[in-house]
Amino acid sequence: MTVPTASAARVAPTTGIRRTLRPALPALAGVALLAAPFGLDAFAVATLTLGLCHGLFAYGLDLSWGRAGLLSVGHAAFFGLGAYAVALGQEHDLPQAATVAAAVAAAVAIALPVVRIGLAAPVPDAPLILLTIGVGLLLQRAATTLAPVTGGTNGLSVSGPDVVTSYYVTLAAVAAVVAVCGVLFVRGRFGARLVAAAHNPERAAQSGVDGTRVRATAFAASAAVATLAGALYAPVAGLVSPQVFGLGLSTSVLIWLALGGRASTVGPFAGALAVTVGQQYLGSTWQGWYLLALAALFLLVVQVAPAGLTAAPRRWLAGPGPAVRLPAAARRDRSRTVRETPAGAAPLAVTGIRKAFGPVQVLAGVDLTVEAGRCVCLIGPNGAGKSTFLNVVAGQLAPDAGTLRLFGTDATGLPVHRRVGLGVGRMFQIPSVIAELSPADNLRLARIEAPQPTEPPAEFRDLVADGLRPAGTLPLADRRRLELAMVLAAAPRLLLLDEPAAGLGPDDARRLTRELREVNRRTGCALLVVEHDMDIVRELADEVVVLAEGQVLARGPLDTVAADPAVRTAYLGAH
Ligand SMILES: Nc1ncnc2c1ncn2[C@@H]1O[C@H](COP(=O)(O)OP(=O)(O)OP(=O)(O)O)[C@@H](O)[C@H]1O
Repeated sequence: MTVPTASAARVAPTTGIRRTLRPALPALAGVALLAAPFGLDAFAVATLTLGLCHGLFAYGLDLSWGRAGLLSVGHAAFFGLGAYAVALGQEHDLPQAATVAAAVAAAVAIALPVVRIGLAAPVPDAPLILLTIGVGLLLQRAATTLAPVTGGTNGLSVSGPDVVTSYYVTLAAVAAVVAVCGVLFVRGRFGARLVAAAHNPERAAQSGVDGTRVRATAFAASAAVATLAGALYAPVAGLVSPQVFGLGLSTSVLIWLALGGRASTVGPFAGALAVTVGQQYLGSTWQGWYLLALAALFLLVVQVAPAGLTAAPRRWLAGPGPAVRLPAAARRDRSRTVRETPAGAAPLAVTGIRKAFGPVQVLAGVDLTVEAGRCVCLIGPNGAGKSTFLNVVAGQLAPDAGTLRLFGTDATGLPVHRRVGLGVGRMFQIPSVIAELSPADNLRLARIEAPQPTEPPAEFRDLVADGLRPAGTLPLADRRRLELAMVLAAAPRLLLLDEPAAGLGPDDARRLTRELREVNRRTGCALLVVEHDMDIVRELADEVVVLAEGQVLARGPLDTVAADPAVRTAYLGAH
């Protein structure tokens, strides 16, 4: 039996009208955009031209905010780079294509370190917001200060296009090409990785995805498109001044995107076009009232339709199923291969692992080996450092000292996704699945990234039957089983589990324990399980390791360690 794909699960209930409209609508929108200037007056065409520039800018921002989940509040920095490149190019009689290409390269060169620094933080949102604001303000200051080159606060004038209609058509064609490239960019395996990394970086990494690289690439692409939009905008505006880098424009583009709808092709263009056209036609008559009405509309949309105004029709077109989906075109990564293990190498061998949080020495020199095919339960009093140790083994925490070998390879400094590539699987205390995706899409992601994907065992197949509800709405026990099925799809050789039965009722806990034992027996995968429940430990453990005060206190069969006076003292002392 093969796993039903998410696309198969959602195509079935789709009606004929949706099937017809889905490919027809983008084509119709393209034709309408290209035909628009031929029936409109010059002012309307100029307004649409400006709206398209803004739309392209919002589309660029969407690659970062909508697709990669990275909020930039200073994206006008990149837009401004493009605009100044054209202005300076004209000023110095340089070939325009070359100056725009140089601006795009500069934008990428700025974007990559900025996003890397942001993503290095445990929670990247705030650092990235501050960094992007900083870059915008810095460039604005530079444009103001370097007056001999940039014209200072007066800026530089840019000669506009002679034929309004032909510039509009050129711009629409560029926007269409960028949109098609963007669709190709996000629809394959890269798109699948982006969806996973944006919605659950932890599970994405545990599925073998290098989330930092994928999100950084999307951010850099986003900066490049914003720069291109700025370059196309300069001749329309006729003047480029330091304001183009400012927070006003950076927040405007966020509003256009939020109104239109994120993570889509149509949303950014629709939001930007609607606000720009409204501004041009109503702004002069309504004056301040227009901005007030726009602010009220924005607040209303945030409350009533947080996914944006195009979200409802887009969802209807897509048919039943979760709003977030893995791209149907994403195929398995065949470049991934199973790493050879040196003969006799233990799945896990750590020596002298130390980890402190500030003044608290949590791990104080842990030595531990887990042999192939063994099930080792790690027990110990509360706060003994068990979860910290598991995080160090998985790669989520870097140890302060000590060495860690996985299957004979020194993995002490390897990131999470590289450890997964060596054969490590991980389950969390709170099941970590990609809540927005269907269970079938979750499993598909795991199989796309697996070097040698395996079919889920029969006991997990009920999970993929329902492709229409997001995995986050499953009961806890099913989310736990889905997480296990995802991990097993990659055929791990060492599975790390942190209190796998936490929160489950006795029946579900027994079922899960049975499944784990069965996995260990059938595949030979070694298990390292942090557990408090002694019934589960008795059922699972070939061997028990007791951790106390950051060190291994005892190891052996459960009854032996339970009778150890030092272990009893450690437990009693902890309560
Ligand atoms: N990120 C962190 N920052 C600061 N302190 C931390 C961090 N993570 C864990 N600790 C501290 O490290 C100590 C060990 O925590 P850990 O969760 O590893 O223990 P544990 O043995 O798993 O406990 P439990 O059985 O209660 O889950 C605790 O005092 C905890 O407060």
